Amino acid sequence: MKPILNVVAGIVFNAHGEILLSSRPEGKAYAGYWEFAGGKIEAGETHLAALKREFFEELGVQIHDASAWLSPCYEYEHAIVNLHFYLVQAGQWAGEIQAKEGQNFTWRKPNQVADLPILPANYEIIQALCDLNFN
Ligand SMILES: Nc1nc2c([nH]c(=O)n2[C@H]2C[C@H](O)[C@@H](COP(=O)(O)OP(=O)(O)OP(=O)(O)O)O2)c(=O)[nH]1
Repeated sequence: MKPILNVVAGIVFNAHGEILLSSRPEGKAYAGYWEFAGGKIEAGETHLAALKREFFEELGVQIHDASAWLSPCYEYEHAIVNLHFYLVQAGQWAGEIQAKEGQNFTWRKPNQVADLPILPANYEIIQALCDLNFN
């Protein structure tokens, strides 16, 4: 049976309305694909605590606050993943971004990611972000 993963990911905005994407490090499933920073929620951890921990571990960024957004479930070859996406507005985080795990990162408008390989579960998230910008 496939493992079930509970994952939190943060959609961080800057003051220009761009979102932060990072590439998945070598050695992980879908290495080199672009995702929102985040990771598995540990036992007993709240979503916000997991988000804060993952952002600090991966990017050296401090998340002060975030709002729960979409929570899709996606079945991959390697696992069934319950994803919890949080929106993090420009005033809700601080710090200089450092790629602590050797990953790349980029800031993009949600409608400017067509050239990047992104995780399959994230297509609907990017689409929903594009729709947000037009409503
Ligand atoms: N972080 C993140 N994971 C995502 C996104 N979209 C998506 O489908 N996933 C999936 C890919 C993985 O199967 C799972 C995250 O697990 P992971 O193995 O990267 O988590 P982790 O950073 O805690 O990794 P680990 O080193 O502790 O194993 O969620 C996303 O935008 N961000």
